Amino acid sequence: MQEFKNFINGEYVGSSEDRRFENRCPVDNSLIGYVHEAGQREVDAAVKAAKAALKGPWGQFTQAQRIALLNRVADRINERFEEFLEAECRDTGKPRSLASHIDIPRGAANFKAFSETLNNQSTEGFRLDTPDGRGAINVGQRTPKGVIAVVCPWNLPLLLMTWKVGPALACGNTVVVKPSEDTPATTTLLGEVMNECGVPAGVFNVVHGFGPNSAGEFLTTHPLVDAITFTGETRTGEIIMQAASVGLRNISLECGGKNAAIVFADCDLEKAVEGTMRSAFVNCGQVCLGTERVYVERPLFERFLARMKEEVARLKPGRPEDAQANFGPLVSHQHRDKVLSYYELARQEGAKVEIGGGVPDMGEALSGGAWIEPTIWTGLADDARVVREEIFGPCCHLRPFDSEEEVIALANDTPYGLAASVWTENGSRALRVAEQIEAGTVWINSWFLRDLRAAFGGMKHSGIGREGGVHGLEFYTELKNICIKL
Ligand SMILES: NC(=O)c1ccc[n+]([C@@H]2O[C@H](COP(=O)([O-])OP(=O)(O)OC[C@H]3O[C@@H](n4cnc5c(N)ncnc54)[C@H](O)[C@@H]3O)[C@@H](O)[C@H]2O)c1
Ligand SMILES: O=C/C=C/C=C(\O)C(=O)O
Repeated sequence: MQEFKNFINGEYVGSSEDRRFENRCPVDNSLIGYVHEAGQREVDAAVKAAKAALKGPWGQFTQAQRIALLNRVADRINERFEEFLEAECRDTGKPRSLASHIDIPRGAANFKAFSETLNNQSTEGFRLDTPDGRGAINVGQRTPKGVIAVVCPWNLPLLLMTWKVGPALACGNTVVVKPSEDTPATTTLLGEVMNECGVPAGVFNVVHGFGPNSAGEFLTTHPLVDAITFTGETRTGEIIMQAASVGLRNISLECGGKNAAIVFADCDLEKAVEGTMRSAFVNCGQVCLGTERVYVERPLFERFLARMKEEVARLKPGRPEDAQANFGPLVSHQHRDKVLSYYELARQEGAKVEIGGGVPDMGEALSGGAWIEPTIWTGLADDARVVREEIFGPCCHLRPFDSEEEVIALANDTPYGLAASVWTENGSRALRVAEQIEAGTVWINSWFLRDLRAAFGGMKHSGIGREGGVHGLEFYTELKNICIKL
């Protein structure tokens, strides 16, 4: 039975209050092990270790030395690829075929993605004319922000954690990570890799627990935390933003979405079906960038719906190690109850269930898992809660539209603004529509094609700030101006 302990100042630490909670596999509800909940004592120790590490050897590392060390961390994750893969799939239930192509490779790559940016990014400089004619030179200097609190969700545990830890450490900060209570394994394992690679103690710390009145709240309210980066639900982001306001700590918030796919009649039908299938059902629909609203130009609507139903019927649920499986369970029974409540709400709101809508019979061995049927609805009103609220499951609503103006208004009629996809072979229309969509990322004839240098983040209720490329620099460093009188 595994023990998931906190990782503080380079050592694994059990909970002093002996507050352990179960970690169960959503495939069959089997017990994976016990997670050691960090109390205020453990969180305080982790933050103070991170603070102290800034003044230790880590504070003397040059940028080149930090980058070399983080590249080593990435390489070590890849050397221990199978362990990370096994841990992630046990925690989440996702197919190995998915985690081996997305979660683990990106979990490592995120430590390298930022190196090029840091090496090639100049800081500003200005020459100022002065009355005495001798002038002055202004030089920008970037310094680490300090101790960064990193609060993560359960859907892509390793990827979304290192997407923050990578640039944070590359910029010379130290971190205290609070992984989701549902998925502690890969973040815990990363502590071993940090030690193996010689990352100084206190640079990378992990505290386990929940949100309110637990590690999440203790961490985000700790006065020695200099900035907070959070990925999770919008309502949680609002709470964390309030915590960050005490002491004016900067925040980076990557929150919820209710993303639209816009399918024009002139699209490449099979490309649009393949991309929309992935965006709606990959990771059992538990992707913030995923599609839950599909708008199809009327002449194509019936054909597109028929093709989507065919492909949904082909999805193969099964254990992560089942090479034929391409569809896993939801992350927990608690989350499945939430998604099933929307399946029931859809019926009450008058949806036609085109396919799915319930719980599959997975047989005796898997009957304890958080399995759910991939589902397509049609016929709902635009103001239906199922069309407006984030469900975060394997489900989407298809609706026909008749004009470009109409579909842009429909797509933007949401409090969220995270992502969208546009499918058409008419390039100028694709760009024209993309420019009008209120979302941080718009894909044209693609989905989840990620350039790690590009700005990444949400508008409106989907978040604050941008991560990726130079945008991470703004959050993970302080920019100082030094004025030199000549
Ligand atoms: N925009 C993005 O990039 C992105 C990526 C992945 C997931 N998400 C969003 O995350 C959500 C699903 O993840 P989730 O259910 O883990 O989200 P969540 O908000 O319930 O939890 C996220 C993390 O916050 C912690 N937390 C909860 N309450 C807290 C509090 N009061 N103070 C401090 N920490 C607290 C949790 O323990 C967890 O570690 C969805 O809404 C999804 O859209 C967004
Ligand atoms: O569920 C949300 C997925 C977010 C993905 C990223 O943050 C990324 O690809 O960097």
